[in-house]
Amino acid sequence: MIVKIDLSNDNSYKIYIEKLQALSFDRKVVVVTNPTIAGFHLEYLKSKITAKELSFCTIPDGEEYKNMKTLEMILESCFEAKLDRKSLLVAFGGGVIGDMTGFAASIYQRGIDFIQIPTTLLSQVDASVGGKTGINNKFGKNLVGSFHQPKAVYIDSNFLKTLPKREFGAGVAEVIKMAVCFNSDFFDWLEKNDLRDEKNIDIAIQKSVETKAYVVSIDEKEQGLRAALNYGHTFGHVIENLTNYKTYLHGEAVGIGMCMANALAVKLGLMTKEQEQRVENLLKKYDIPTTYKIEDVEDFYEHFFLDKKSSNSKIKFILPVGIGDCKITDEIKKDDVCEILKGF
Ligand SMILES: NC(=O)c1ccc[n+]([C@@H]2O[C@H](COP(=O)([O-])OP(=O)(O)OC[C@H]3O[C@@H](n4cnc5c(N)ncnc54)[C@H](O)[C@@H]3O)[C@@H](O)[C@H]2O)c1
Ligand SMILES: O=C(O)C(=O)C[C@@H](O)[C@H](O)[C@H](O)COP(=O)(O)O
Ligand SMILES: [Zn+2]
Repeated sequence: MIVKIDLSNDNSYKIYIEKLQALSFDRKVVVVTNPTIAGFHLEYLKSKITAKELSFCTIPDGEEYKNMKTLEMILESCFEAKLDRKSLLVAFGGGVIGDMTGFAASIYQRGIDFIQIPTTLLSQVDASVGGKTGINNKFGKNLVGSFHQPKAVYIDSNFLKTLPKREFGAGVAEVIKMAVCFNSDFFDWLEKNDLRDEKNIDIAIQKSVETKAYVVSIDEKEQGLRAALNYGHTFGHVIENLTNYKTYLHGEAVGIGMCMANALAVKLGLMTKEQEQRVENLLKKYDIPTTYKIEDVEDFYEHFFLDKKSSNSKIKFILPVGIGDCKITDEIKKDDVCEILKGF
C-alpha cells in the first residue's frame, strides 16, 4: 500500500506501508538509531540496505536525550562519515530518532536528504509523516526545529512485534487523536476492533497516515488546519515538561491532554458527556492514562504561553466538536480552562 503526500516545491513523497523492501543508494548513508532498536532490528536493516558507504550513529535512548547535545552527536557522525550535500540520513527508530535525524538533516551543510524507517506505532502512524523535526529544551517541547520533509517513509509493522505494550498504547493515543478530530467512521471502527489483533494494525496505520497526509498536504507549515493535529498536545506538552519527560510517554501525555480538551469541549457545549466517555473508554482499553493531578493550576496555565501555537498573549486550543470534527480557537477564557484543570 502506498500513500502519496502531495506538496509544493518538489517536497512530495511516498509512504510505503508494507514489508521493508531492499533499498539501494548510490550515495553515502548514515543510519541513526539507538541501542534498543539496534539490538532488535539492526542486523535485519543491514540486510536490506546497500549504499556507496554505509555508517551508523547510535544515540542514547529516551525523550530526555532529545536535545542539543544529542543533535551534535548526530552532526559529528555526519562529519566523521564525510557526508556531502548529496548524502542521505536514515532515521531508524521511533519519533525521537525521527525528529532529531530530520532536524540534523535539515541543518547539515544547510540541508541534506533523509528518509524515515519508523519502528514504533507512534512514529508509524504520525511522527514519520509530515516533516516536523526538532528537539526539546528546558523551556519546553520541540521548541527548536524545522520543517524538513523526508524523501520517503517506509512503514513495516513487523517491527512492532518487539515493541513494549506501554509504547504500543502511546501510539494508539495518536491514532485515536486522528479519529476524534477528523473521522467518525474510523472512530466507530476503532471501537469495534482491537489494534492488538495483528490483522487490524495495517488498517489503522493506513487510515492514520492517510489522514495526516491529507492535513499536511493542505497546510504543510501549520498556518491553519494542521494545528488540529495538536489536539491533546497543548495540555500534553505541559505535562511532559513539568514531569521532565520521564513520567509519561509522549502519547500518554497526549491521551491525558485529550481528556482535558474534551472536558473543556463538554463545558463549552461542543461535545456531549456521552461522546467524552466514548473517547475515555477507548483510551482506557489500551491502558492509556486519562488523568493527571495538577499541583499548581496557575503555573500549569503559564506554561501554555511557551507553546508554539500561542501568540499575542493568546493560547490556541484544539477542541473536539462531537466525534470526527474539531475546532481551533484562541478565544477560550482563562477561567473556563482553569476550572477544568482544577477538576482534574
Ligand atoms: N514529528 C512529528 O510529527 C511527531 C509526531 C508525534 C510525535 N513526535 C515525537 O515523537 C516522540 C515520541 O516517539 P515514540 O513514541 O516513537 O518514542 P521513542 O522514539 O522514544 O520510542 C519509544 C521507545 O521504544 C523503543 N523502540 C523503538 N522501536 C522499537 C521496536 N521496534 N521494538 C522495541 N522497542 C522499540 C525506543 O528505543 C524507545 O525506548 C516525541 O518526541 C514526540 O514529540 C513527533
Ligand atoms: O504533525 C503535526 O503537526 C503534529 O502536531 C503531530 C503531533 O503528534 C506531534 O507531537 C508534534 O510534534 C506536536 O507539534 P509541535 O509543533 O508542538 O511539535
Ligand atoms: Zn504527538
